[in-house]
Amino acid sequence: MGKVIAIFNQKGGVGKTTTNVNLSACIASKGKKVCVIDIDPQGNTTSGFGIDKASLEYNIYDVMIEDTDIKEAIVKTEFENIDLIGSSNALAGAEIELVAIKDRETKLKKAINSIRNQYDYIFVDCPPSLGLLTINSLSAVDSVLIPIQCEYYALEGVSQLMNTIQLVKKSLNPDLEVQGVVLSMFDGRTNLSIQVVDEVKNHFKGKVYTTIIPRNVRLAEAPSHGQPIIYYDRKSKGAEAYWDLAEEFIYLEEDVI
Ligand SMILES: Nc1ncnc2c1ncn2[C@@H]1O[C@H](COP(=O)(O)OP(=O)(O)OP(=O)(O)O)[C@@H](O)[C@H]1O
Ligand SMILES: [Mg+2]
Repeated sequence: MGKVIAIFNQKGGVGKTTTNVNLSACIASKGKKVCVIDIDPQGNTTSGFGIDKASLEYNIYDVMIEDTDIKEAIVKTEFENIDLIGSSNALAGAEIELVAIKDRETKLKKAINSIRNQYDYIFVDCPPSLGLLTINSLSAVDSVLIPIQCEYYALEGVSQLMNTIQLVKKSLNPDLEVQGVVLSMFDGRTNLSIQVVDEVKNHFKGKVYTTIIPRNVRLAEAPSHGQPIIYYDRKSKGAEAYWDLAEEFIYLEEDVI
């Protein structure tokens, strides 16, 4: 049975999609079978893997709103061990359409459960909001991986984020856990970045990964080439960091006695 993990922070632009694309690619390259699901209407995870969302026959919107079998929406990426279920522009309207649907909070959960046994890990990239798409994601997953950007307002919104996780735990998904916190876009030249690392570590205690993702221009370039960083520039600092993060992730997941 695969583990299902949401990459979530309702704050925009903190590195959710970059972490989703690159961590999943590194984990897959280490031999794990991975599926990535893009429930963000922006579709950045979909394009980050070089897939044009307009070219997809079926996508996650069809699965959640039209009851298309999720297996029909799985596409192979050109990268080792990674399948993808893509986003659609139509997802922007799904927040409203879901309101009228029975079991509106658990549409994604039912679908994902039917493919769990095909993968070691399934990662869900969330939109920067607390709407029904995000609630569906938090209901469907085993754990939440939270990227936090090393900037001044890093912890702003974190209490709201944790409240949302608690609410979902109480009502829809009692076993939901925090997988870990990833510090992203670290700039070692600034005291601010260093300060934020301390603050976040204090706040989340043992949940913060030792590996910190640096600000690295190659990470920002890779999506426009439709490639995860380990394929775009294997030797970049960004690739090294996500490779280390994948190692740490798998170690904590699998090797702890
Ligand atoms: N470590 C990094 N170094 C340099 N640029 C980065 C890094 N991480 C992310 N970026 C860039 O910052 C921007 C925001 O990152 P990303 O899209 O991953 O955030 P997000 O949380 O998914 O955003 P949204 O909330 O809009 O979905 C993107 O342009 C991305 O390329
Ligand atoms: Mg994103």
